[in-house]
Amino acid sequence: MLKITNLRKSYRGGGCALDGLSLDIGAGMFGLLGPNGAGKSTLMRILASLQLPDSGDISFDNINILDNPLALRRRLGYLPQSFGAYPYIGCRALLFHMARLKGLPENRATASQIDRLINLTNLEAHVSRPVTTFSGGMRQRFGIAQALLGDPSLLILDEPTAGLDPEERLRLYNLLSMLSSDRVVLLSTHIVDDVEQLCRQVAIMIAGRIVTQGPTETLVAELDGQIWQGSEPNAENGECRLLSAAFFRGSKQHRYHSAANPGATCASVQPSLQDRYFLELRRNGLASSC
Ligand SMILES: Nc1ncnc2c1ncn2[C@@H]1O[C@H](COP(=O)(O)OP(=O)(O)OP(=O)(O)O)[C@@H](O)[C@H]1O
Repeated sequence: MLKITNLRKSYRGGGCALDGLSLDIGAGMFGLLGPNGAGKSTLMRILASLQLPDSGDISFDNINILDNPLALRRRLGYLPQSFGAYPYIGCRALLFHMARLKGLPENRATASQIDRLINLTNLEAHVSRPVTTFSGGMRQRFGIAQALLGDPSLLILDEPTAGLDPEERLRLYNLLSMLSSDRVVLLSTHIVDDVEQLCRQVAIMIAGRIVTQGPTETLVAELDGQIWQGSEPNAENGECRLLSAAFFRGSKQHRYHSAANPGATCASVQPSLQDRYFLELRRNGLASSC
């Protein structure tokens, strides 16, 4: 449905944000995972037709997005990494305003759509409160509600769970998985747990390129029998890479990628998407974040 071909974007005075990126994305929830500066937000903004690439092609359901951004916008919902809101307008009134900006007719159908979205995002108790007074989680739920105006078939979410507490995160997970059944949902994040819990398909992006992609289950299963964990550090070599050294319940655990057991204190453990992500970072010359 969404086809991205050889996309390039450089910023003046900055480096290359997208370096010939190509992706094919079907219906359902697709996770785009990458470290800070990988180019995820640049890609999201280009897909949302807010920014132009230097070269490349993008089509959605055979609409060329770059030639025909208005046709896309009618079918697009976008939740940016951060967004502003008017300070004195209540949540429901702001949704009406945004519906108008999105070109929805001012009629009863739009009003009942807005009420449905308020209900879906659990904001009924706050319809008159300005969004600027919302907590982080409520704000993100409002962001999802505005993105869903017009029932878009392409939903682009840039770091939707950043800063949320575990309960709000779970609430958002449930909402997102419900929404992904009949549309393309592209979730961009550096939070591996979000992708592992929500997305059947994932791509890992580093320095403006996709370094691997496929079903989440397959990317993880490819590491079966190759992940080892131990409390003592072991020497790295060409065969053995340290993926992470992180505390778990107060004790430090080292996780390695290796074809054979890297040390006497290590045991074979189930691989996770985080292991795959850290391995791709290491393979591409980046240290893991812990
Ligand atoms: N307006 C800009 N001007 C110059 N360079 C920019 C601009 N926006 C982004 N960049 C650079 O492009 C690269 C990709 O940035 P981008 O924000 O797209 O990455 P990201 O993966 O979304 O990062 P993060 O997870 O930190 O938001 C970075 O090197 C960044 O410094």
